[in-house]
Amino acid sequence: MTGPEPFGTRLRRAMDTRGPLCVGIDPHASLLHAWGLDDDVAGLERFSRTVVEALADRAAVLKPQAAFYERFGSRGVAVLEQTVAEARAAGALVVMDAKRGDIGSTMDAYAAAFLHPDSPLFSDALTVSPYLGFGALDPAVEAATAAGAGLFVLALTSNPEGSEVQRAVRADGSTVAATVLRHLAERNAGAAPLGSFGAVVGATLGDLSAFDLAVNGPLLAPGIGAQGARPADLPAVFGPAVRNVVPSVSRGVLRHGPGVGGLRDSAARFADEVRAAVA
Ligand SMILES: O=c1ccn([C@@H]2O[C@H](COP(=O)(O)O)[C@@H](O)[C@H]2O)c(=O)[nH]1
Repeated sequence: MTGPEPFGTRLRRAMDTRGPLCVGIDPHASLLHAWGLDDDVAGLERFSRTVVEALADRAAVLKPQAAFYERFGSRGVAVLEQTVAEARAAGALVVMDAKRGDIGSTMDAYAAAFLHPDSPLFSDALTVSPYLGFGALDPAVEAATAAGAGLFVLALTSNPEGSEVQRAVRADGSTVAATVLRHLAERNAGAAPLGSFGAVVGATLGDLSAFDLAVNGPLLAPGIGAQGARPADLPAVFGPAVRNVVPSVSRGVLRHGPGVGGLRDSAARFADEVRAAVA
């Protein structure tokens, strides 16, 4: 049976050739100002185009944060569409960080928005929230599979507040996060070289040996840079699963703009630190 090449396969190849670093595109108002740009749609567009020009031909993954575009309404979303298309055309995989999650029938519409190849917001992968039940994500799983796209499901987020939900213990004694990870392992069973259904697991969380991170899928690890985690922390946090980690940094790189060279140098430094830590 032929079909689009699965996201997990494309991601593994990108990680092997470009290194695993993901750079987030987070156009905070404070960053626009620091770059000498106005906090408006023109500033948003210039910021996004600069990041894409600097990094889309070398980073494995770019991760636009949808919230920073949506705050400008339809014109911001148009910039997001353009950013996704230009980043993909330049060779980066795009993970849309929109953290969608709803009842199945509405999830179907979110999947149409982000995971249908004809959509202007079509992305290589989408971040999703499993807190309406993992099964409610099935429409997104199906759409992603059909399109050769992927999902990153929130499991253990990088923020300290996440633990009250994610480490809560269920009636069967397992934690909520462990349940999410188990569902992912089931979805990725038999996939090679890597499944397309990943987890979001913060790099800030310290030792995670209590969790089975062997989901045969990628682990998107935000929290490096501005939130305090360092690439050198990755082996201690992820253990043997570190091979499947996609470390993610946004402000830590973006604060080195507006020059293309500054962004490239910063991303290269993080990439070198990741390589040294994971080797
Ligand atoms: O657990 C999570 C999930 C997502 N994020 C997102 O990643 C970036 C982090 O930005 P930094 O500037 O590197 O702190 C941001 O878009 C978050 O929404 C996360 O931080 N933690």
